[in-house]
Amino acid sequence: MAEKTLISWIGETDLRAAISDVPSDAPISSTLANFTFDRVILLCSYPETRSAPYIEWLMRQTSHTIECYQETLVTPVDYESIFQAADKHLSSLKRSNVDICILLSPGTPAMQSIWILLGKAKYSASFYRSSKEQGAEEVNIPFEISAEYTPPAIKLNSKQLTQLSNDGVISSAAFENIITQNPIIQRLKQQAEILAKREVPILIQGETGTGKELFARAIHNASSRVDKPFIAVNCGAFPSELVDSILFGHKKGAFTGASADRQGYFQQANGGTLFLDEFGELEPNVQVRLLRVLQESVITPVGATKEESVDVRIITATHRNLMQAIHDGFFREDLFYRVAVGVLLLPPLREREGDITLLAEALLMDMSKEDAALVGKEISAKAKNIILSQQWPGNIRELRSTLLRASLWSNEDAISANDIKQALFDRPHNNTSLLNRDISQGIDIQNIISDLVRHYIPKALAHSNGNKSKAADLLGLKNYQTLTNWIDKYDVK
Ligand SMILES: Nc1ncnc2c1ncn2[C@@H]1O[C@H](COP(=O)(O)OP(=O)(O)OP(=O)(O)O)[C@@H](O)[C@H]1O
Repeated sequence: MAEKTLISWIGETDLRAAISDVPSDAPISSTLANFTFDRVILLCSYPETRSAPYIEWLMRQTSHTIECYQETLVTPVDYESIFQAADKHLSSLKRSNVDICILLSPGTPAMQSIWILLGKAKYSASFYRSSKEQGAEEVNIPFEISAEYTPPAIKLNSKQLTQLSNDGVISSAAFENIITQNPIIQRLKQQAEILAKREVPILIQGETGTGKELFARAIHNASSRVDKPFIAVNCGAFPSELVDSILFGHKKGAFTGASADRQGYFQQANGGTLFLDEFGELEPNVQVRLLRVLQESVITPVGATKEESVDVRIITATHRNLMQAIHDGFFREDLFYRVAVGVLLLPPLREREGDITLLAEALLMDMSKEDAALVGKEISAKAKNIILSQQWPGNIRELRSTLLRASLWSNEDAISANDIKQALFDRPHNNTSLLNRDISQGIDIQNIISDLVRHYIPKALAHSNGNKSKAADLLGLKNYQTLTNWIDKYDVK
């Protein structure tokens, strides 16, 4: 088992505990009394004249060996210098391959924010906190930290956040606009960058609006084909009788209405990249023709007698599970293996721990470039919590349009919880959405219960023509008084 190392700032309460000699009140001493660590590292921004007697006192309270480092900060709330100091120590711990345990409680809120951001985004640390009321405890902090928990965190803009969480592995500017602090997406960006340099076909799978085209463009821009065209095509939108002409072009007179030679997407993308979105929707006969193009790099325009060579890199994308489509007989296995060499599976937004609020801020900032009314607009902490509680089946596109709608009614500096609520479309609930929520993102069980109650009580009342006793009976409630209580409690309309 790796060694457990606790790291913490020394806070005012700790220093005072030493003077008044009440160890249980102070976060560091009470954490050391309740948990065992192999190493304890304390960072101190107070003068040594204060820290030295404290360390002496602390050593008397515990059998742990304490290492203390003086860190000079511009101020105890200056993100930049706190970040530098914290990152320096955490990266050296990471090199020595220990389990990093961060004690959050001591220090300023800015220090806590940096701990959480670095501990979650970069160093996979576990977190501890200690308070007079609760004592010392290990805490599980979901990445989507409720904004109230660390108020200063919301002051960090998305660029700073991304900077914090990026390990600097991505070198190509082409990937800069894929905003994320989620380890899975970061890894996918790294893989995409590797694929960009190779000439292999790529298949990107993900729900709608998860960024498939964004990735495809970034790969093209990071590849040696960057100066040649990137052509994006939606295969789901082809009228089946025109597919050949659309993809491979046609000669004048090839069919009624073909009044001139016309290039298809393959010719237009020659030398560059052809992005075939909704690839899983292609008809089987088109799949056969595509397979041939991919195998032989030649196309035959409709009405032509000669083949033409094309040099096109293919990136395909689909929301479908193609293995299932192959199994069900809708998709050719040979074509699948042709295109699925480099495979990127993009997770939906609801599974991208850490990305939702980051993206919301970035999208708002982006929209403000086109809409002066949005300049400087922020998202309130409560609004962020509502955003976090949603499923976002339409992914980033849906998040963007909801923010835009919310901002229309917002006349404050920050978009409020109410603005967001009004902008959200009521989605019909079904059992799946009620029972299949992603618990790792945190759920609001009260809300789920309220939704159920507000859904069924009006139905029961309608069914019993407003007779509350009958409605209560239908709902399995004791009597009409219980029903009345529920109606009040859950504000049933
Ligand atoms: N990580 C991200 N950072 C910033 N913007 C993103 C990110 N992912 C997606 N977007 C934005 O979300 C929108 C939808 O992305 P994109 O069109 O790439 O999704 P898609 O998966 O190709 O969707 P579809 O399958 O519906 O075509 C775009 O405006 C894109 O710029």
